[in-house]
This record gives sequence, C-alpha cells and structure tokens, in this order.
Amino acid sequence: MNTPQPGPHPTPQDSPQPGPQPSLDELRRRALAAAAPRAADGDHAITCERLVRIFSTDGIEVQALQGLDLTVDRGDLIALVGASGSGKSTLLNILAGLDAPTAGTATVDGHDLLTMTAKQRLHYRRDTVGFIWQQTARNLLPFLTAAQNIALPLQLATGHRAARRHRSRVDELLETLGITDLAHRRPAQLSGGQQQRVAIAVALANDPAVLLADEPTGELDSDTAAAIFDAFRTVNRELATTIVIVTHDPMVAGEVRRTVAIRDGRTSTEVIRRTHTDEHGTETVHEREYVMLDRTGRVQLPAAFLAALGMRHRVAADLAADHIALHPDDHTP
Ligand SMILES: Nc1ncnc2c1ncn2[C@@H]1O[C@H](COP(=O)(O)OP(=O)(O)OP(=O)(O)O)[C@@H](O)[C@H]1O
Repeated sequence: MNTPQPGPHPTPQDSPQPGPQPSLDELRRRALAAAAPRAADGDHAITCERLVRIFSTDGIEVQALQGLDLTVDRGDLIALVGASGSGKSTLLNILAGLDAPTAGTATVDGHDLLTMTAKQRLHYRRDTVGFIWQQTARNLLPFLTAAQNIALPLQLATGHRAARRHRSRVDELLETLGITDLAHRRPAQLSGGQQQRVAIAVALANDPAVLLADEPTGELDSDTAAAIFDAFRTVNRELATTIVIVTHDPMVAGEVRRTVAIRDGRTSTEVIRRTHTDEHGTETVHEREYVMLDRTGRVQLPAAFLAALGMRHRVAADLAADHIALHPDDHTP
C-alpha cells in the first residue's frame, strides 16, 4: 500500500532553483537511455517488453500490439495462439525483421529490433532467423530441386566458395527431416507436407538462432500436420533451435511444452506442460495454466475466473507464505 507519509511541506526554498534548460539533444539522449533495452539476457532467445505496433491506413490507426511482454528461453519450442486479429502475425513479422515495432523493446539473440539499420536488418534476416510461411508454395523456388532450395541460403551467405561444406550441411538437413530420398525433386513433385519439410530445412540452412513459423500446418490435413509437428520437435531436440509457431490448431498447441495465448495485442495466459515418468516408466503429462505478470506487477486474470466469482472493479489481495490470495470485494461502504 502506498500510504502518504507525513512530512514537511515543501517550502519555496526546497523547490528546485530555475537553472539552464536541458537542450533538445540532452532530452533526446535521456529518453533513448530510458527506453534502451536492458542488458542482453544470456538465457533468453527472445525478449519483448511493452511492445507496440500501430498501423495507420487512410487516417485510421489500428493498435495491433498494445504493450506485449514475452520472453522465450533458448532452446524452447512454443506455440502462439489467439483469435483472428489478436496480433500473432504482427508479432511474428517483427521478430522476423520483416516489420519494425512502433515502441517498446524487442531483442532476438542479442539483436535490438528497434534500432537496427536497414543493412543490419538484412543480415539479421539472413543469419539470425529462419521463417516458414503457411503457403507451401511461398517457401520454395519452383524451378529448384529440394537440395538446391536448401543450398541457396548457404550460397547467398558465403558465395560458392564453401561448396563441399554446403553439400554436407544440405545432406545433414535432408536426413534430420527424413527427406533424403526427395533431394532431387522440384516442389511441384512434392506433397504439401513434403514441401513444408523442405521449407523447414531451407529455414534452418544458415543455422539460425530462432525459427519462426506462421501457421505452417494451415494448408495440411491433420495427419500431415501431426507429422510436420514431429519434424519441428526433432529439429528442436537435435539441433537445439529455438522455435516459435503461430497456430490456430488446438491439436498442434497441445503438442508443445509451452503455449502462449495472445489477446488484443498482449500476451494473456500460457499453458505449460510437463511430462512426468514414474518408477515403472509410465509417462503422465501435467498441464498448468499461468497468467502473465509484467514488470510493474500487473496480471491479466482469465475472464472466466472473474465471471465465476463475480469479480469486477477490485479484489481483496492477501499475502500468504507461498501465494497471494485474491477474494471478491466484500467491502460495504
Ligand atoms: N499492414 C497492416 N495495416 C493495417 N492494419 C493491419 C496490418 N496488419 C495487421 N493489421 C491489423 O492488426 C491487427 C492484428 O493483425 P494480425 O494479422 O497480427 O492478427 P492475427 O492474430 O495474426 O490474425 P489471423 O489469425 O487472422 O492471421 C488486426 O486488426 C489487423 O487488421
């Protein structure tokens, strides 16, 4: 509780003496310093704080991201879910370096996405992130074979100098994704699921720190979608790549350890799944839903919980040894 403390009232002597006004440059420097991201956190592949993206079209402003907070640990595999228009693709495009945020902070593998120059953004897109689109045809060049598609980002990064190294990287990715026998086929000779496997290999070619996928199973039937998710899990396990997948598919969201829900341009709740193996080797999966806690201590409680207990404008908060209890407001004036 922030109770005002009794104390001496300020007197004219206590008031700051008028001094020279700071220059515009000085004010700008202070504002930038205050807004600067905190020191890069070694454990986090992705950190977003109070991320804002405003689109202006025909004089109308849409606030697609409204102060979104998200951290993703290195090596994590997470699903981002949310209703249409909640801001999932906007977030993914920012993380991919395809779009720039309006305000807030966003750091991926130590790269500050707000202050990047156009040239740095180009390098970032090529070396730090891999991206997979929903439209299978958009991920691959139709006139190249699967192996040539995978080799292309390597050649763009280092030229043709390291051809032998490129070949072994292509072979390694074909094998990890179980598509070695498809190496010489063009996209039109592959099924949708096979094309997405090749697309994952293309996105991984330059060994990115983070792999981003926007509805990668949206055009696939459920069996093929499950197989693609298996491929993501294999890549995550074997190559330790951090993976963020936007999806509408509740089945897909149920397949990852962490599912983060976005609502109205903010992260709202997340579900963490833990697998427990007992002494007989039997596995059980435990699920727990969490709400986000931001740096100022704000939490967004699930609407269904609030409605169930009739909680509206305020709640009574009590601190216990290991939890905080929230009770409906029973205060009668
Ligand atoms: N380029 C743009 N110009 C104007 N408004 C945009 C633009 N891109 C997105 N928006 C708006 O921002 C909001 C969030 O859109 P976004 O595409 O991120 O949602 P989404 O959660 O990915 O939706 P979906 O699941 O339907 O793809 C929407 O209101 C959308 O209309």
